[in-house]
Amino acid sequence: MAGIYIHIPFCKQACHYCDFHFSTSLKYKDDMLKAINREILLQKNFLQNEKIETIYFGGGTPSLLTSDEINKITEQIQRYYIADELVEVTLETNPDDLSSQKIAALKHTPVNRFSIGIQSFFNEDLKWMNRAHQAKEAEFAIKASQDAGFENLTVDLIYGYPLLTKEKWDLNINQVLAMDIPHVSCYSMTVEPKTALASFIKKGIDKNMDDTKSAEQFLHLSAKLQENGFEHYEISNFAKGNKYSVHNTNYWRGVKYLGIGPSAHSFDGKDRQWNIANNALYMQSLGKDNIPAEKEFLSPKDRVNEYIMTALRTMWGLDLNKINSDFPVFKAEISKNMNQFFEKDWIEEKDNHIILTTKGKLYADHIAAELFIEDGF
Ligand SMILES: C[S@@+](CC[C@H](N)C(=O)[O-])C[C@H]1O[C@@H](n2cnc3c(N)ncnc32)[C@H](O)[C@@H]1O
Ligand SMILES: C[S@@+](CC[C@H](N)C(=O)[O-])C[C@H]1O[C@@H](n2cnc3c(N)ncnc32)[C@H](O)[C@@H]1O
Ligand code: SF4
Repeated sequence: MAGIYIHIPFCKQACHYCDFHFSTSLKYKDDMLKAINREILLQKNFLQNEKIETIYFGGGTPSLLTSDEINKITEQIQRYYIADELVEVTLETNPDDLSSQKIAALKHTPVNRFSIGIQSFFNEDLKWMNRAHQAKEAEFAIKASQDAGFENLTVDLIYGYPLLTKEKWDLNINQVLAMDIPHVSCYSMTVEPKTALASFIKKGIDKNMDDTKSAEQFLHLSAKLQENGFEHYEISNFAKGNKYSVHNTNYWRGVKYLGIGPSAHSFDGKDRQWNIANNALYMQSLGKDNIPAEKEFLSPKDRVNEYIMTALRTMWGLDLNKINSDFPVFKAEISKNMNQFFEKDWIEEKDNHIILTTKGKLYADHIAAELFIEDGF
């Protein structure tokens, strides 16, 4: 079993907070797609004939692709990989791209799940973020997708930014609940260096994020979605009726995946690989049949730390049997470091799994960092 991630490195305009890899110049879209299709061929041995279960088109803005361009990519995957029984094919979409015609055309592709970047249902917030869409387009995109039979939807929302009051956050959550969406990803706004948002804060044009407010909004979100039948199955992800993201859940379980496109990363079950985050250099290199990637060798310490970080964030938690069998030398050290968090009531043990309590979810990164095995252990 394995997954393929395709990174589409273009956006119509740059959102002020975003530091993912993308360019706002679409001049090279055709050349980029050529390079992406070439990389799919060149990497055909990376997943060692594992059956492909999921494809995830992320970005950037993959909804800038036409349905023909998407079909060309999936056909290329099916030509060189075992990918005739795809379980989940996700397309990240921006609401302003989802016209009725576009949605109808996407029905003729293998895409069976949309991830719609809503962020907020308030125009003033969208404007502050420099999003290219308006709230009305977001509502239309959700309804029109559902009407066309794309009921396997997920939406992204952001909280914890200065304009977002408690009341507005509650209304955003209500809107999602009213629209019968089975999966939601919610991210606390982070200020990334070199973004427009970071420079506005530095110049005093914008206020910095308020951690206390962000924590309150997170707790409200978690409680309200759970009251309404969602499972809080990963720190940033909620699902109803078992509609977990198969692709992302596989990442967290350590399943192999291949990332295609500039900035995409891959995991072959042992080591990690990162493609260069530069469109021109990526295309140039593939023009010469070279994959512009850097390999990162993962030591047993790196692997156990990664497992701690990802597993702790999920509702299935850290499997102590797995630590015992896969990383026996680290078991005692990890258990010793856990004690302080049992005392604080931030973690609990259920069936030999360590799970974060609601309070613990606020400190997930801190807890993971304290459990990490240090250099030289
Ligand atoms: C990288 S975008 C790609 C998908 C699509 N272009 C979109 O905007 O929805 C995926 C998600 O990352 C999240 N994101 C990006 N930068 C962020 C930041 N600094 N803080 C919080 N969330 C962020 C947004 O919620 C966004 O929906
Ligand atoms: C922030 S998450 C949003 C998840 C989504 N809402 C869902 O549940 O389907 C997705 C983003 O992570 C990044 N991403 C995911 N897998 C990646 C990979 N293998 N290589 C590079 N970036 C990746 C992409 O920028 C993508 O837009
Ligand atoms: S949030 Fe999405 S649309 Fe905005 S710049 Fe980032 S990738 Fe592009």
